[in-house]
Amino acid sequence: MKDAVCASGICKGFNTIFRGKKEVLKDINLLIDGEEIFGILGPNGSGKTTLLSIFSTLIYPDSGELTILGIDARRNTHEVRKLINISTGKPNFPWSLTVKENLRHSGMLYGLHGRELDRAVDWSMESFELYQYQDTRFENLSTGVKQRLSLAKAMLNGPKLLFLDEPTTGLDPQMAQRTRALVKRIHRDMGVSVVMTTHYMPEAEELCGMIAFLKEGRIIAQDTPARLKRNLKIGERMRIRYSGNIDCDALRSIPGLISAEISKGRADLVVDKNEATFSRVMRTFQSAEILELELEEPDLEDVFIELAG
Ligand SMILES: Nc1ncnc2c1ncn2[C@@H]1O[C@H](COP(=O)(O)OP(=O)(O)OP(=O)(O)O)[C@@H](O)[C@H]1O
Repeated sequence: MKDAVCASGICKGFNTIFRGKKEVLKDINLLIDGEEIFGILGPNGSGKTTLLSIFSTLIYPDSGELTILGIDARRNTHEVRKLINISTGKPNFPWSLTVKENLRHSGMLYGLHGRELDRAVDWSMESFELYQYQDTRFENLSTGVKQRLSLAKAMLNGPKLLFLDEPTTGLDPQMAQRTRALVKRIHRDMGVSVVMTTHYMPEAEELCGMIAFLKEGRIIAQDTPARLKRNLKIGERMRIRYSGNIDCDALRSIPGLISAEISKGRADLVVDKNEATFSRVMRTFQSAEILELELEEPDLEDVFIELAG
């Protein structure tokens, strides 16, 4: 199977009125095989949307090579566009057209006609629970339904690769969860490769098999969520409430202790997830009485703060 995205040395800058050229993407190298959902994470303004716009051929990079599904995206843009689509979390459709009219309109732009167009529109309304809204104008839809319409539109041309830009932006938790379930279905049941941006860690952790962190236009880390947690030494949190005295120096010098905040009766520790470290920590509390012990797994939010800081 051909890789979904192969990018090397991608750079992009925008001309600004007062500050000259602003470099937004700097030497981006990425290989995305498309087997698992791939997440591009980063703080606001880090370049996620610009990168996705380049991958989906909406804008050209200033330099670098880009192959999408084995096709040179800079030379054969038209061929690439037949195989991909993009959906954004802030969808914009002709506001006075109904859901059905919008889907038919988009379908026609993708070159569908007659029965083929009818079938594609019916299938997308069925798959994305849009039938009950088919005669509702875009301007009267809720944010969640607009998002579903955007996903439905993006599936009309039967893409092999789908780019999603912040697909759950502005949705309440329940609606966001429904949208994530749809994204999983698109990937798993409809066999579409998915590359998505998000700045919401739990979303990346739930959906993505691989994550690239973008900061100020550069990829600063790329790995599976599990390995990112392990390799970045983001440790387990131990919160201990105790009475009595402990040897604080001995506690602070334990190898594997990443950080320690110790005050009277309370120790907040971050430790390597490692048996030896745990038992050494517990031994320093032998002379005291442990009143409460709380353990908390690190999550990607910690990784993100560490990298984005
Ligand atoms: N057409 C443009 N002209 C000038 N600057 C631009 C243009 N598009 C994007 N930028 C700038 O490039 C930088 C990256 O923007 P981009 O939208 O790609 O970031 P992002 O990570 O998607 O941010 P967000 O999460 O806020 O959407 C920002 O500083 C933005 O102001």
